Amino acid sequence: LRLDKFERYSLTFGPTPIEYLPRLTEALGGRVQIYAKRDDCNSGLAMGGNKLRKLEYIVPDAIASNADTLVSIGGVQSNHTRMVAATAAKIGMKCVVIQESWVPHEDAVYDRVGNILMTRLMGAESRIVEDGFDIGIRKSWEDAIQSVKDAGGKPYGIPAGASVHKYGGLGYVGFAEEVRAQEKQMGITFDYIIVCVVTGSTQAGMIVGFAADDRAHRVIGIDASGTPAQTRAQVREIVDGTAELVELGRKVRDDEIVILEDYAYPAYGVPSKETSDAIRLAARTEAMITDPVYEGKSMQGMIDLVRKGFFPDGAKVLYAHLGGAPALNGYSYTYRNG
Ligand SMILES: Cc1ncc(COP(=O)(O)O)c(CNC2(C(=O)O)CC2)c1O
Repeated sequence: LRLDKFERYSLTFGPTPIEYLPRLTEALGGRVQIYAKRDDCNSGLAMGGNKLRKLEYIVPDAIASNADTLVSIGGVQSNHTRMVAATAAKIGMKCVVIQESWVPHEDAVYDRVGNILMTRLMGAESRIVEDGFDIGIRKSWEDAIQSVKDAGGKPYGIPAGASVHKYGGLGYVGFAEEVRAQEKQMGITFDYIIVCVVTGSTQAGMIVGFAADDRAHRVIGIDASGTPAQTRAQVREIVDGTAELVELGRKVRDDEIVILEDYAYPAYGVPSKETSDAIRLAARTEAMITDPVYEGKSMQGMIDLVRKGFFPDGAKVLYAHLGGAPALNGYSYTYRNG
């Protein structure tokens, strides 16, 4: 895959570790071997996460455009806007982020801890607006870009999750290349990759990357948006654009895009009992912390799939941990009893 055509601005420590999870494997019956690739531990920038892999391929374009301000968008406890604020601080640009009201929350401190606290500490201008959840291109974001221009700045717009951006899928094509190299070193092959999907370019990049060795359909997306049709359409669009850029050489078929819709309930950003049970199981067997918005739901999906016999005995399953733990601080009331 021609990833080498694209400039990458280093924001991470390099290849992320893959580790076997023996106690979680055991707790789930021992027939399916569970591993994790720790993209939650990928960087020293503000507790890291999947968006930095994407931003590595977007920053060169931002610098080349002579911008002085990164402008992005997410929910109040967005991991993405925290990572855009971190990137701006690191490359010496200003930052404006729109925090839409994506989640009906019960925690009194929800709008001042975790991600938004760090975003503010890093000097970004964080503007909370009343608009609700939507993964698409938003007027609030377009208005923020215009407001930077009106103030004489030079904005560079990054859409939600850095997904609907021409280079949004490249980072996770790199993830697939990295996994292949690690499989060689480890002498093993993963049969499935589990990934949380919301704005789509994480899974889309993986699908293109793993299409190179016919494993695109083994990338199992667990929807956490609660708007699966919109998420699927966005994944499809990003797969096609990214396949073109890296010269995959063929069209990815619809049946190679696997997104499971059964675990996003009751709504985006709202954990179910099963989500919280999954978070506790991973925490108590492996001290691996997942969050109620994103990774807790992909963990819930993986656990349910193992228990339902979705994976053949002996299968090796790679859980992509994409970050997200900081948002837990906005759910302290939910988890006040552990
Ligand atoms: C920890 C974590 N895990 C998975 C995802 C889903 O990734 P995609 O948006 O690329 O599908 C996010 C995204 N978060 C968004 C955010 O605003 O933080 C883009 C929605 C995430 O933060």
